[in-house]
Amino acid sequence: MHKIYRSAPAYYEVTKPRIQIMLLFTELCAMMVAHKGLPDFRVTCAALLGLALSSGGAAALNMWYDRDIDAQMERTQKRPLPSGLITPLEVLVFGFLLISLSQIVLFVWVNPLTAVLTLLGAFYYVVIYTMWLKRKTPQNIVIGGGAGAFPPLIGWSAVTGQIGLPAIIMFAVIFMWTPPHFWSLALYRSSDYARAGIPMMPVVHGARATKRQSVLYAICLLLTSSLLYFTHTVSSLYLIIASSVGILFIVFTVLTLFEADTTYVWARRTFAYSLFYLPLLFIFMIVSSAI
Ligand code: HEM
Ligand SMILES: CC(C)=CCC/C(C)=C/CC/C(C)=C/COP(=O)(O)OP(=O)(O)O
Repeated sequence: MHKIYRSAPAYYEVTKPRIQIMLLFTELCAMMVAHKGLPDFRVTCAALLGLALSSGGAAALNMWYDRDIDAQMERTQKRPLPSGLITPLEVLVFGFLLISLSQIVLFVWVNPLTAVLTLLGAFYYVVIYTMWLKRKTPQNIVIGGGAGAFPPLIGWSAVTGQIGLPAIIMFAVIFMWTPPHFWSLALYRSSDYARAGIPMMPVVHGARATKRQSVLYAICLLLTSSLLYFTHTVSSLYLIIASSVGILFIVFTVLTLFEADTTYVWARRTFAYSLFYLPLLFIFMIVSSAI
């Protein structure tokens, strides 16, 4: 018992808590847009808890599988497994336990579709992204990034019992957002990935190709985010905000394209902006769906 208490921060860390906040936030926004306000308190809490348990469990399984490469990268070598704070077996059991608990919560207090979608999201992240694509292809995060786009589908189904078109558009928004989000960071972390032998885009195709593709995804993101307006779920306020922040995202990726490959000032700014862009866009989905 004493050991578990001492290891609690390590268990918390393997759930990738900071990324979870964004996943839960996009789920909550989808629930509020679907309901046009605050949905039933019990369903909201259960859906948030279910996703937190499942994505936390999936992140733990990702940490379990990636413990060899995490030990080789500067950014990840202080994580609980490379540091030896907890054992691989403990993390493996913890991951499966969280995902199982999530299934119970969602089946009992939400609905079967939400439980199945959440399990699919975890499977996508752990098996398709982590175990299959991450070490094989520079398209790893394009295809695998779809895992992180599940929360709006999960939130929408928790409230309505089905997958609506607006939720599919929200899924597509996160899908298009992921490449410029990650590649801007990968540009200035590429030596880390090269050392660990991970075929991230800048390592395999170089900085220029990565930057060019980021611009293309940022343009697709602007177009995808605008689509929500045409589902009559949100007002024109959303269209104005989505276009403004979307154009700004394109500007950031273009400035990154034109900066020298020795300095990554704009790449760092683009990464920071990506973390500001997504919550802002989702907040305006709620605001403009309620007015
Ligand atoms: C395959 C897709 C993705 C990859 C490879 C990826 C990778 C990363 C990396 C390497 C960081 C930096 C962490 C650090 O500096 O230690 C990061 C930060 C972050 N990512 Fe992503 N990400 C992906 C998708 C997502 C998605 C879908 C979300 C949520 C919607 C998300 C939310 C965040 C947040 C909130 C942070 C900042 C918190 C932090 O630095 O720990 N990411 N991401
Ligand atoms: C149930 C459900 C929707 C689960 C989603 C799980 C999840 C945590 C998705 C986010 C995607 C993500 C943060 C990838 C990080 O990639 P990485 O593992 O390559 O990053 P790292 O190098 O920091 O470990």
